[in-house]
Amino acid sequence: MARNVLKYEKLLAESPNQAVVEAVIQRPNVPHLQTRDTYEGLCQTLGSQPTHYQTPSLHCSYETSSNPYLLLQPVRKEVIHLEPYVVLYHDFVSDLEAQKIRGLAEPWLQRSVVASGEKQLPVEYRISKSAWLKDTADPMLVTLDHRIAALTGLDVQPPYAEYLQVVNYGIGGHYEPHFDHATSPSSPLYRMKSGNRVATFMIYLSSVEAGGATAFIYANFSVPVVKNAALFWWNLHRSGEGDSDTLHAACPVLVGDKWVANKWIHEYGQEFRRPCSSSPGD
Ligand SMILES: O=C(O)CCC(=O)C(=O)O
Ligand SMILES: [Fe+2]
Repeated sequence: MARNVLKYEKLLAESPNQAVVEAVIQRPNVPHLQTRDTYEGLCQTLGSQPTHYQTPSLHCSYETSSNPYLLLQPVRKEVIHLEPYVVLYHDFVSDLEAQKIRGLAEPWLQRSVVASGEKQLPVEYRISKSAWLKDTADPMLVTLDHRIAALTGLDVQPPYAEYLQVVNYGIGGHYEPHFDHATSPSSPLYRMKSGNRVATFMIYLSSVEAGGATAFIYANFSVPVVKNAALFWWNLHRSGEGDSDTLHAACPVLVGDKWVANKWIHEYGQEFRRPCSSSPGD
């Protein structure tokens, strides 16, 4: 970082006019992204929840879910948004746990891919490295699963949830607006034969100095990176239909590096935990 600052200060001093010309921001030429303006707007703030103070249903509480583990050690829950329902669980992991998960993943990190038809491909709109961690990699991951299950009330044993995906974004790393659930029946997500991704449980394993917020485009809010906290949301309505309001993005990291871990929970196994409903609004 310090070396970069020196380099650019020197460049500016040598030819100030040229540096200004080069600094004109070029927007990526992506006509398919009608959501670009909202995405960029949400990413230019340190997390933005404009009308929150007016909404009493958005509150903080100690979550126990009547679960013995949580009764002994409740987790601080912040309801961020109602439709779609998005909550932030503060201090879901400890510094040591976050560090350990990053360390377990590090040797296995590879360029992230996305599902494209039946294939998995690296794409410009997702720039990061990621690795999948099986529970057998460390007993701590089993404890983590128990904690996720206790908080969400969902079954997170394979094949009802995927392995933990650890993601590392460097400077400029991002994931442009997307859905976590499959929007086509040919998606490789269905290979597990446990339905679509009903919910996302995403843990922030680091802080970041600037950028990197998680932006919900249609819902028009963004969540700043809160180290050790976990963000949870439902991707599907109770009818099983994808909730289009969950379109979200990982804003570009401006300074620092960002680590998250995704636990994607699938529909099957949750039939009695999140019963279905035919009402489209649920
Ligand atoms: O890193 C984030 O803030 C969001 C990541 C995400 O949406 C994903 O990995 O699917
Ligand atoms: Fe996502």
